Amino acid sequence: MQGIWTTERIRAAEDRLLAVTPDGELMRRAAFGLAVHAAEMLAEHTGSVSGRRVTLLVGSGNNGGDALWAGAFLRRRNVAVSAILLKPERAHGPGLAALKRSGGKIVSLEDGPQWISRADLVVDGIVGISARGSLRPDAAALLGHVGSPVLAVDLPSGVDPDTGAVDGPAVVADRTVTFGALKPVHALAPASCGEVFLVDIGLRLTDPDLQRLDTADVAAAWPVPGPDDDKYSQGVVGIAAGSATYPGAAVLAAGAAVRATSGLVRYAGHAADVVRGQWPEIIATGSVTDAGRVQAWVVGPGIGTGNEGRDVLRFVLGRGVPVCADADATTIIARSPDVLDARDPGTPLVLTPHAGEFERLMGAPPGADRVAAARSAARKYDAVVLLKGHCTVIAAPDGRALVNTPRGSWLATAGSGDVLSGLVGALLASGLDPWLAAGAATHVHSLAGSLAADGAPTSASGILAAVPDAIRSVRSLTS
Ligand SMILES: NC(=O)C1=CN([C@@H]2O[C@H](COP(=O)(O)OP(=O)(O)OC[C@H]3O[C@@H](n4cnc5c(N)ncnc54)[C@H](O)[C@@H]3O)[C@@H](O)[C@H]2O)[C@H](O)CC1
Ligand SMILES: [K+]
Repeated sequence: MQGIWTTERIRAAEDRLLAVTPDGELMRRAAFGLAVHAAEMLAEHTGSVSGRRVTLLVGSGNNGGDALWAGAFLRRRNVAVSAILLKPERAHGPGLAALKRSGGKIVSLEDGPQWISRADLVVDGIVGISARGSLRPDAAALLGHVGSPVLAVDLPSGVDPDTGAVDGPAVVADRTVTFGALKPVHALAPASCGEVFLVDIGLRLTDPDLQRLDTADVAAAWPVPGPDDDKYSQGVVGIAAGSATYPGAAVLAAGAAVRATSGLVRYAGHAADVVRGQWPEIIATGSVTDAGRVQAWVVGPGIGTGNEGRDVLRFVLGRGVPVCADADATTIIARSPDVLDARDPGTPLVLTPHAGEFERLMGAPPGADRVAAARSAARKYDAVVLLKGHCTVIAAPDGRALVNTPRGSWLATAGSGDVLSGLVGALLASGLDPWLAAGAATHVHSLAGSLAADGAPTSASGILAAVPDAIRSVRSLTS
């Protein structure tokens, strides 16, 4: 699990560490790590380091200080370093003095554009964890002249450090070098950060505000049959989905459950014949009332939001096993929350809303802080809430929150959510903690999407077909 901390927690930890560290030492540690990455990027993009040109965009705080010190270190590699000071009177004093001593060049804001356009690398030291809002006009104006790779100091300037929200001009980096600990922006705004690297400067933090699963976490979570297992022992999942007119959602959700584990999958609904035809290994019946015992239910995709759908949902909620309520089930719960009264107390519930379904559940869209939004819904419904989006956030009623950093946007295709719900259900049936089940399913779903796409648009069927390869990839000890 990777820990992620808010800027408030990180600043407090930095202050504690600063109190016991020689003045400027932390910044020099950070800046040296930054300089190493800058040299690596120069070598990667131009084939050399010495004699290359780096232009620093320097803000008025310590973020700019990091950039200035890194420029001074790069001068040791004979890199031509120029610094554009956005607020010359407020630039970091010791960093500026270090750059000047090393032979770095200070250029005016007016001359900035030409130094940016001719650079082999631009270093974004405009603003870091003290950022408020999008870039100010003077900084934003410079970005139009960038023609080289961009290295962001700590985080890409103009992106909200705690939510990853971008609501105006902001830096788009090829690489971000952060210090001490990951901030939410690094998991929530992958398109702005590029590849993220962490430089340890000695910060020690516990109780992360946010977490991200490692591949190893997902591999450990994924059920694999052992010598004493049979089709029941790994958990039987029931899929209550689809209708005679819309069997597709049922085929996708049930197929995902079949592909996710070796446990038995039961299907219940009006698409039984189609599902049976597609997945002969499934035990399919026409109604949930005669579906037999399961260890978890998936309910919702394609069941409709009318009385019958509500009755199916109420029945499933009353079975006393974990439930993943997806798609139409989410809408039914939003419209008739009393349906949750059927829920056996303590029965784990996973809700999987996209932004529109979230708005139905909560009466307002998720907004910029999607982690806070998911947490509020989790508390309100006493459920794990898997808030789908470019970066899916999974919040538990006890406040735990996971972020899944996506691999591109290939999952934005019809039926993709049906596949995800089947994966969640299969992991719930295996007895996994519902929050972890939702996180691991999202991780594999995202990986399957990128494997299926492989650079070209894919479909829910393609994602479904790629699930086994995604699981193999997660579980392979060599990758
Ligand atoms: N504490 C340390 O020794 C270490 C700090 N590190 C680096 O420090 C920054 C945080 O520095 P701080 O001085 O708190 O503020 P910033 O540099 O992030 O911001 C400075 C300044 O920027 C202006 N500003 C705010 N929002 C915007 C905006 N949207 N556009 C333009 N300018 C903006 C505002 O005036 C701020 O005061 C941290 O990120 C690290 O890079 C290192 O981690 C090493 C240890
Ligand atoms: K920055």
